[in-house]
Amino acid sequence: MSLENIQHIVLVLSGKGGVGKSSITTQLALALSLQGRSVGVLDIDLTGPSIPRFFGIEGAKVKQAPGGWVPVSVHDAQPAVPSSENGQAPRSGSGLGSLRCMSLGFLLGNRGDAVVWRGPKKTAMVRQFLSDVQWGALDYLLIDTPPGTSDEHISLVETLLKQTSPGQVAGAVVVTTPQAISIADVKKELNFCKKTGVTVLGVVENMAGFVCPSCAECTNVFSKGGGEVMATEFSVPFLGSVPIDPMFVMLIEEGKRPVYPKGTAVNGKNVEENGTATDGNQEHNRDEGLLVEKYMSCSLHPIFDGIVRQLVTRLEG
Ligand SMILES: Nc1ncnc2c1ncn2[C@@H]1O[C@H](COP(=O)(O)OP(=O)(O)OP(=O)(O)O)[C@@H](O)[C@H]1O
Ligand code: SF4
Repeated sequence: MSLENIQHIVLVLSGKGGVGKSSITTQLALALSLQGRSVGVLDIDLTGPSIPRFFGIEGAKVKQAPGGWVPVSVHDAQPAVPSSENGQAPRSGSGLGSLRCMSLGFLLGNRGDAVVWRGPKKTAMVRQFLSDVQWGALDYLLIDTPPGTSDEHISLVETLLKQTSPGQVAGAVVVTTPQAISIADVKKELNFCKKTGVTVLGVVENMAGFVCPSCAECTNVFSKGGGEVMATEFSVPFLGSVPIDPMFVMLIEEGKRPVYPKGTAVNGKNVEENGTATDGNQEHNRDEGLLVEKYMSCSLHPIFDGIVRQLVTRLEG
């Protein structure tokens, strides 16, 4: 069975579309990979599969093997790199874990192909995605779900629980934004988890403030802290607050290294004339290198790293 060698399956949920669920999924996957874990991302947001674009692998072809679909590799596992060898900050002691992805997006002709399937066809496709992807051994599988709490979601959770051993589905990370409407929708999502018996691993509040591209000052545009208040109300962990960062949009939408203003220090590297971060003797080209290295140069990286550390501590003890 395709899920049997996966240690921890984590659902990423949101009550409402557009709150950044897919972006958070990709960043959590990169952060887990940087902490040496082998990671799979399953994108079953059939109405708008955006994960391949966020990983910069849109257009990749999925291969069929005798046992099912072979997921697309974002990057392979790599051993730890001491900082003296490449001039960069050392990766975690355990190196870089492999990162694979499967998405309906790979099976669609082009980005604009809307998926207008109705209930039974969608449910059948989700079942196939859960049973027919040859993930191999993984530490984590993150599942990016469609927004909401419809019958489709109940059917998804039921199918998942049927196909896995007890405890394999670790729980759900619930993404919200500070606006009242999104928080109200997330309350529904928390009740949905209670009803379906899925543990809530925690709440992430996205787009809580705005990081100025000129001075990196973060201004709380909306009332910050709603996600934390809600998490306390429901007695679930609050995992962290992620501001809106225009650099992040560039990174995630174009897969490009963010350009920082001259004089800023980004992860200990100085930003020079052309806006790219350098380590003093080696310039990192904007489009070169692993996605994970681009990710590390984004100001939001420490936040996702912190969220993942909390999850890992909880799930791995
Ligand atoms: N913290 C952030 N800072 C800046 N931009 C962000 C942030 N989070 C998300 N975005 C941007 O917001 C847009 C919507 O994000 P995303 O697609 O992740 O939302 P979603 O909840 O998965 O939406 P849907 O449910 O429709 O799939 C994307 O363009 C993404 O780049
Ligand atoms: S945050 Fe700083 S740089 Fe940005 S607009 Fe305000 S004062 Fe100017």
